[in-house]
Amino acid sequence: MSKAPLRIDGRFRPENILGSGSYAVVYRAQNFLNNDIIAIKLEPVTNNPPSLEHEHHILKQLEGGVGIPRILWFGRESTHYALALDLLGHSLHDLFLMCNQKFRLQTVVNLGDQLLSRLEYIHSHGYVHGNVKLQNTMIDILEKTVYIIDLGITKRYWNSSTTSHIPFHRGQHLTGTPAFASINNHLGLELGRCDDLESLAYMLIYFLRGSLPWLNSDHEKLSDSFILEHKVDTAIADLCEGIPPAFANILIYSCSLSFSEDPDYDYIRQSTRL
Ligand SMILES: Nc1ncnc2c1ncn2[C@@H]1O[C@H](COP(=O)(O)OP(=O)(O)OP(=O)(O)O)[C@@H](O)[C@H]1O
Repeated sequence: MSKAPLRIDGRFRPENILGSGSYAVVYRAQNFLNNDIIAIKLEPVTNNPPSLEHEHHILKQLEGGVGIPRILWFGRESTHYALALDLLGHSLHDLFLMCNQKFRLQTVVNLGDQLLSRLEYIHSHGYVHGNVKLQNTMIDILEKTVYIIDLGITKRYWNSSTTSHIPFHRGQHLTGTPAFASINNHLGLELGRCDDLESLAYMLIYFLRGSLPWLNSDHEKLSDSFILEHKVDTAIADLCEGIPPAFANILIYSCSLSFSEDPDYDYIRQSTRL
């Protein structure tokens, strides 16, 4: 990616890189007018298709929701689009590694409860996140709140002009990371709310098991087709062996939902309250 601007909107100075993804780089930055430390996401204006403007648009719709990153500024600065956000803590990916890939059952139940509420909120606005994974969930330790980030590929499932479900169609490429992707996502099918819930189920099972049968220690490098094959071949009973049956139930329930069916979030919530 081309060099970050030295100053953005005359007040934000990017410092070190916090993380990067397929289309943007996120910097820690200082607002030297008031010394606040914030996060700033930069995308070159040459990216095709551009994603940051879309992400800004979605965040505006979801503004004010618990665990939704707060927008401080959005605009263009020379060769980049920039989205300034509140600085968040660690991702669940980093936190899980720091805890030697072991979370207590009560921690997993709490994370599941919070993430389910985030997804319910996003879905209630007519959107599917489409890229639910550990790296896209961040913790604010002081608030004890889980945030869901990276809404760059978030899409409408609900057509607000016709108030109908957007028709189901084939032929898309996998969006997001294969490790936690739903089987529909691997197959290139249109994503619905059930797919976000299936990804959440894989995440919670991963937290309890410390691994997934289709991953190795270098799992980011495994191919989509390798992961799909192993995901399809793994029986849910084997995947969930040794963990409370509630988590197998969440996965079974998510996979049983049709594209246009309204998920029963309370049913999922109740089943994890052990
Ligand atoms: N508000 C924030 N505060 C602190 N760190 C952040 C913040 N937003 C993002 N990050 C860090 O930057 C990383 C990349 O961010 P993000 O996922 O938004 O980028 P991306 O290019 O959209 O990634 P992807 O390839 O997954 O689509 C995150 O995993 C996280 O570590």
